[in-house]
Amino acid sequence: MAFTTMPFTTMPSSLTNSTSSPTMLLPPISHHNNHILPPNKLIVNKPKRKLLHLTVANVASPSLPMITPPTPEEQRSGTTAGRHHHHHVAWTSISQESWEGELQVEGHIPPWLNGTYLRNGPGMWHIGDYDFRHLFDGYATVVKLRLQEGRLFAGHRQLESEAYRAAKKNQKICYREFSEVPKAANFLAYVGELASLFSGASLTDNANTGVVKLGDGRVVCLTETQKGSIVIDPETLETVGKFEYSDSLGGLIHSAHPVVTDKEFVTLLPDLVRAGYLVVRMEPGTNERRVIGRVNCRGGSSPGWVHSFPVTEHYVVVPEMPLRYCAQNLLKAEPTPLYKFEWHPQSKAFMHVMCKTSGNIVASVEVPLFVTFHFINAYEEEDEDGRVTAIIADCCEHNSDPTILDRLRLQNLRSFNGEDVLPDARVGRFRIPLDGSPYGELDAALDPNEHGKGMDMCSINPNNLGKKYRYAYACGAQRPCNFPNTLTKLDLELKKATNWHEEGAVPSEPFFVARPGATEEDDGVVISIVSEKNGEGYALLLDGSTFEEIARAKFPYGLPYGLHGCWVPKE
Ligand SMILES: CC1=C[C@H](O/C=C(C)\C=C\C2=C(C)CCCC2(C)C)OC1=O
Ligand SMILES: CC(/C=C/C=O)=C\C=C\O
Ligand SMILES: [Fe+2]
Repeated sequence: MAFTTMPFTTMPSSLTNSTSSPTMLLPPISHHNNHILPPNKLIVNKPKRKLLHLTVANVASPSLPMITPPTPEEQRSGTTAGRHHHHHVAWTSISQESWEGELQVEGHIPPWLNGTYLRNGPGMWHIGDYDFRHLFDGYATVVKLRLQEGRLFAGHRQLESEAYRAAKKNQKICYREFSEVPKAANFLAYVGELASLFSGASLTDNANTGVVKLGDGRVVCLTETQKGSIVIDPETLETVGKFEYSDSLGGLIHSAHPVVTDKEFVTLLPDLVRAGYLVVRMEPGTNERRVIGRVNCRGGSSPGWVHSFPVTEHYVVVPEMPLRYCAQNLLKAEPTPLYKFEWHPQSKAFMHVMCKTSGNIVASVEVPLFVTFHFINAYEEEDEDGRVTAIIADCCEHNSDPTILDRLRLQNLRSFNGEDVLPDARVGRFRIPLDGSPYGELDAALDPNEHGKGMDMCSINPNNLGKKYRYAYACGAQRPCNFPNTLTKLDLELKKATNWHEEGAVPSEPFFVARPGATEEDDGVVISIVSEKNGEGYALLLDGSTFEEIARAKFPYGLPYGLHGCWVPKE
């Protein structure tokens, strides 16, 4: 079995010789990891120099490093962009390249929970003195929580993408990020950059969105660009190399959320030239995606954004959102209010259903306008004779208002003043009939007041993927707020939610891990990482059934917000 992983051969000089460069992105601090040792033997990854702008002096356990707080002068001057500590730690760049060590656990980690939770996200939002503008622009920070016989070993590390390495070396953005574009030196350079946009050469490989474990064990960080598929070592978090797709399907972008199981990796490749989507599948142990089928867009000359999509046992559901990729916006040097997208309500919204085995489209219906990043799950609705009558697909739906994208600008996130500015969202439930009728339905699956009319960053019990299910976990809202700030367990049968909230805290995606051998859908734990108002942060474990806290463990310092994770069980 030949894995195609191109190793990054050269280490950037700023990493290999971290004290020599006066124009370093980061203070020249440790980049090496400690081996994990029992707490009494823990070697501390002690910064060689004082960390700038870290206010946290408390530590997770007496054996962990005391992090030196900033001097009053450092606090006052805040000379280094992105690391001022007057905004919430969730939206503050990570302060060091890497750290690892054991965390002291308050509470009880179930003995069956053996494995590693990995979480990816854009944790570094500045380069030199330049501050990025959007949450999604940040360079990827991967966090791990290794749970082992009731103990918790944690760590984080910057992903060594080409984009991150080039930015550090040149002290400027060198690739096109979600909203940031490298500044062309002159007109000729601008023309050259346009050309490289079409070849994909100027697009980022900053894989800051999610992390998945393939059926063959490889762990891959992902984002919207295909070249941003990067293999990491799940134990050390080191960057192993690019995941090179060995097929010749081409294209530059894909869904940031493939559907990954032990048996397959299914994703969508939007076709920006002949508006449509290729539905593709890759088997474990290969790097080759094979086409299942193609969907042509019905509503516009450009495909709708497919950040994610759902599957059922037999079908792939292809959403065609009226928030469409926009070639002109792709070319612009300055971000537009909808970034690389455009809102085309007149182009309508559609849901297409493709048979996984034949590639045939079995339904294509017009649905009410919608805006979603994340589908939660989908399943086949059956009548009493067991015939499939419809597809039910659930998503975190932003009340068909695309302005949520702009709400995620860092300036907005960092300037919470008590005003309730988070746009309302709900669990949008699509019903896609399979009887040939032209329209599908979209309604709230439960009263959005149950979860404070905030809704995103969802997970389910993976054993229920594509099947009828009852529970979902997500972030909801306790208002007033400017960002989802609760963890919520949704009972889609009773149409009730149970909410967890701590004042001022920003919790990341509640990730469900099923107890091996469980028969109840909610028998397991929910993992989240919480960034606190006071700059601190902790890993949190809730009981999947009662939704009560079972354990928490403080990090030595608060971590920035993160996006999506995966579970790597211990072999
Ligand atoms: C999270 C998160 C990250 C993210 O997007 C990151 C990039 C680099 C996206 C780039 C693009 C599009 C969104 C649209 C089309 C072109 C392209 C520039 C590749 O999105 C997220 O949600
Ligand atoms: C954080 C988020 C979307 C993330 C995409 O991957 C949305 C929050 C909205 O309320
Ligand atoms: Fe996402």
